[in-house]
Amino acid sequence: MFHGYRPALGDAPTLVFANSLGTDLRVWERIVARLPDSWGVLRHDKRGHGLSAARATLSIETLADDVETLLDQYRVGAFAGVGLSVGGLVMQRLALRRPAQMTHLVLSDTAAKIGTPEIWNPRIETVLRDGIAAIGAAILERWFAPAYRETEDFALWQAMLERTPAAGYAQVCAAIRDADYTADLARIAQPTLVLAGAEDSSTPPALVRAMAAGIAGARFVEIGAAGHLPCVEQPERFTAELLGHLRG
Ligand SMILES: O=C(O)CCC(=O)CC(=O)O
Repeated sequence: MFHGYRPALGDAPTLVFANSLGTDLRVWERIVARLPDSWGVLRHDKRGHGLSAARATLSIETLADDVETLLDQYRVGAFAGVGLSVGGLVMQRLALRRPAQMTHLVLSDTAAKIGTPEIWNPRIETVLRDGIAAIGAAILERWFAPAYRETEDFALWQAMLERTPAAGYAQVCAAIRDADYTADLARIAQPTLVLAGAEDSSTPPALVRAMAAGIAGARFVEIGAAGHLPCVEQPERFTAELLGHLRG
């Protein structure tokens, strides 16, 4: 599995990131660039995305297994989990699987249950039949606020999305469709920051806020002028919230 690891220096924190559907580890580039150099960072391309090959069976649980394998491979100690959308589902699992090791949780533009079979099944069918580019424009409208779609930057993320292998994308759609962690939210005990792009129409702020309400003590913050990927559109604000959460 393709990944990147930078160990923390001394007792600086380590951040473990998990990406969204149709993105790879570069979605965190603008956040990592703003972190103190001493902080540890573990990022990866989930299965079927970026440079990571798909696997025969895939679920949110197996995606969480992959992160645990990396944590153990590098003997990572305490870490903060940062998950975006489907990556947020993965981090909700890790919060419960590694309660002592995960010190803080940051969930961006995600929920305990994302979408319904009525949304996911036609999307899977279309992508497998026609490729991602066939629905690329609709996805990108949900990802980015209108002003950002006029910038040169926009083409970079379009390329990332449309280069995602259709089979890998479809597998992750099915994994999201089959996950519902609503009943587990109350068991999350880490201090939790929940971020939502104000213009996100993939996981709208009301849905993200409802998840936050289920996690004891979670702080909900809406980020203006951002859609589904505030880490791309508003990296300064995203990083400021992240640093504030970790530094208490
Ligand atoms: O981004 C994700 O991980 C899943 C939510 C989604 O459907 C994003 C999109 O609208 O393509």
